[in-house]
Amino acid sequence: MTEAGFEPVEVLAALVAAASEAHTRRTWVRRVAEALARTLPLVRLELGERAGDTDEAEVVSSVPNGGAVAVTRRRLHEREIAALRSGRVDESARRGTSVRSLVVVPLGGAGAAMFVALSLGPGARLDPGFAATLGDVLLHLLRGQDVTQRVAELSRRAHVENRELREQARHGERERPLVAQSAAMQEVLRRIDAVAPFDTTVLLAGESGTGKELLAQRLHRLSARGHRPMVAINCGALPANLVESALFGHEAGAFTGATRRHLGVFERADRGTLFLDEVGELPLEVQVKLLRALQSQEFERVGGEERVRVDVRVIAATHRELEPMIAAGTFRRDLFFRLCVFPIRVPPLRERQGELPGLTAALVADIAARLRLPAPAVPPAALVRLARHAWPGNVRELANVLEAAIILGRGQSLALDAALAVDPAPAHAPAPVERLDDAIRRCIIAALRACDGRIYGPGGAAQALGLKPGTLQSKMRKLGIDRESFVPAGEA
Ligand SMILES: Nc1ncnc2c1ncn2[C@@H]1O[C@H](COP(=O)(O)OP(=O)(O)OP(=O)(O)O)[C@@H](O)[C@H]1O
Repeated sequence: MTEAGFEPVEVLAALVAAASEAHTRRTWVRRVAEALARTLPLVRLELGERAGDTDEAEVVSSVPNGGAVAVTRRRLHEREIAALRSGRVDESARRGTSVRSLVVVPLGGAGAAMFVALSLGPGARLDPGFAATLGDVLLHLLRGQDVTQRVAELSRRAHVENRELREQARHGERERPLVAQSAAMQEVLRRIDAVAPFDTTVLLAGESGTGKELLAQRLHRLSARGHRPMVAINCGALPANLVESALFGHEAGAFTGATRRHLGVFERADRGTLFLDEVGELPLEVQVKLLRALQSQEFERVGGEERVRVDVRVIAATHRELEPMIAAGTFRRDLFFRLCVFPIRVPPLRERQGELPGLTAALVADIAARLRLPAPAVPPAALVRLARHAWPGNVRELANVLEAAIILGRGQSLALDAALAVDPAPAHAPAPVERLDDAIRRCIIAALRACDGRIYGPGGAAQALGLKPGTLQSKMRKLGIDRESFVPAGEA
């Protein structure tokens, strides 16, 4: 019996009912706190787990009646350490005073690592015998919660994975052939194949349409995760306020219109691969959250309080150069280093000497099969015509032109002239006008990169640009360019 006159059986029954269906520790603590608060003057409940032999603990705490649930790491009080060492409830301090009392209940015998700390309102006390029974029941419920959590986690993973694999089977019935005949692309394939078996993060950098996504698919397929899903997200395709939810998911009610829980790409790619396309387009505030998720493989859904743990291998891609963005303050340096563990530069089509004939033949066969048309021959004159084109849109542009040429030639011939006549990006289009500040920024960045970030003296960036060092520095300040970004690692 508690001294404040509560019925132990009532307390324990409320506890069992509340805790039995909690799927996570946070929910468990909140429900237990609410159940106890119905029969005890509970001000706060903490569930702590001592970290090894240290005097620190991971603590989940809850203030009942709608208060917040928090997860923190804090130092243990002497009383808590003593209770854990002895395995006995500590409720001696502040007995009979009018201030709050704290009851420490170790979960398990002497040397236990887990404990529950109950802050009770003024004057309230727990009978130590009852508190010990409470500890036994809580330990029992906690073990049950571990099993419930594990089962819920496994069934969630199996469900998500099935869905992703079904989706992939639907979309990827026919795998696109990857042509890599030039020396430059052979080198790319060598790097892809070398890194594939490891969980190392890969950054694919190259102009739009160079085949980064196709290479990511090959990397995933050759990895130990190849039989699991690869989930792709284009970080530039969504408005800033939706990117976070697309990455991490959201809970029902997280914002207007969020009627159901939605899983983000991190969860959908669990135990598979996450392809972050156009990662340079991520808004700064989301970059911080992405960095944290990559570091810990843990995150919270938008509007949720539960930490979700995943196991994903990340491949990122960008058509933008990230280093100048770091210098301009629009891309976080720490995120860059997290992503750029194994960089692979994918060359533009104009640098792939000798690739055009093989690529054209493979694309013509592939596109004709998709259109259910006969594959037309590619005469030498057509190859000469294609070689004259600059292909600013790279392989994607080539594939588009060939698709139009096959359709216009009805599968009988390659109507290249007709297809190229409507090409919206002709080879000799006038260069787009650039803002003066952008041109200056480009020149300064090129000079700093060539001079390893050195401004002064012979061989410094100021001399290379024909400017006084002071003038260069003031321009850099104005444009937000950071010299340090160009200093090789270890020399900064
Ligand atoms: N080496 C290649 N062999 C065959 N097809 C290719 C090759 N590279 C790219 N393609 C084709 O070109 C198109 C564009 O490729 P992909 O989407 O992989 O490029 P990307 O670099 O990811 O483009 P973006 O940066 O715009 O997302 C796709 O249809 C792809 O199948």
